[in-house]
Amino acid sequence: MELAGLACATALQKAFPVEMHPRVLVCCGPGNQGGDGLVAARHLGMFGYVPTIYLPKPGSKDIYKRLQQQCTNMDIRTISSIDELRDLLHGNRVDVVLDAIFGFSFKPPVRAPFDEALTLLSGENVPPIVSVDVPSGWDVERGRPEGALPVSGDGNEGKKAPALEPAVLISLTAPKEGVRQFKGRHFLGGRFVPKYIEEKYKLALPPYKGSEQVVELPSADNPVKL
Ligand SMILES: NC(=O)C1=CN([C@@H]2O[C@H](COP(=O)(O)OP(=O)(O)OC[C@H]3O[C@@H](n4cnc5c(N)ncnc54)[C@H](OP(=O)(O)O)[C@@H]3O)[C@@H](O)[C@H]2O)[C@H](O)CC1
Repeated sequence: MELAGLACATALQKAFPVEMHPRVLVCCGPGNQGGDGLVAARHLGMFGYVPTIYLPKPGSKDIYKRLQQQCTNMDIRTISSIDELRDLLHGNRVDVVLDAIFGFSFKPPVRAPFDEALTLLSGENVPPIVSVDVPSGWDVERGRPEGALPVSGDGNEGKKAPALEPAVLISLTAPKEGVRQFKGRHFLGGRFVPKYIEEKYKLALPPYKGSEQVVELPSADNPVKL
């Protein structure tokens, strides 16, 4: 989680330098990806960004609480309500969003409070989004859903929530099948895969330069040479 979170922060920094995008909203889900987001928020604070964490449903694991405490110790502001999220986004008080809500364990229908969060983050005038591993609402194998996602819970029959459309994606360990359709700037991070695992699963990962924590993958937006 520490290296994954550092990779997320590094990819965001490369795509949205702090000089132009100092105020970063880090949206954290209740799973490991949310933990990556908490780690990333801490590193982004160290990089000079002003992070705010949106954490509507803290993870239950002990590691999650320790990561939250580390952010509190750094005086990183945490919000938890949809009204606070709406005020931030509609008040133009955010320059870039890190989407660490759902990764490869997302399974629809969307449960509250994430339905409203996905809707707000898909609205007009939302700053650019950097998604971690799998854009929130996409399926790890099948990718972008056809149309908006169903919302679960009493009284939500017929209600929908959109999957996110990020400008940038940071894949961890290896790009997942479901992100083949992603066309924006695409980074790979999570430099923690031992060679034998790479060979065993024929991952064919690109080399990282020097002590870099991420490598940018060729994309339509940025046909980088590996
Ligand atoms: N090797 C790697 O690729 C690594 C990836 N990492 C990151 O971890 C995530 C996977 O973490 P995981 O905890 O398995 O799952 P997620 O973080 O994607 O989400 C799980 C939580 O989300 C909740 N959930 C799932 N579906 C819904 C829904 N439809 N509505 C609301 N909430 C949903 C679910 O909550 P429960 O209440 O069901 O518990 C889960 O808690 C991976 O993608 C990477 O980002 C590792 O950190 C590093 C290695």
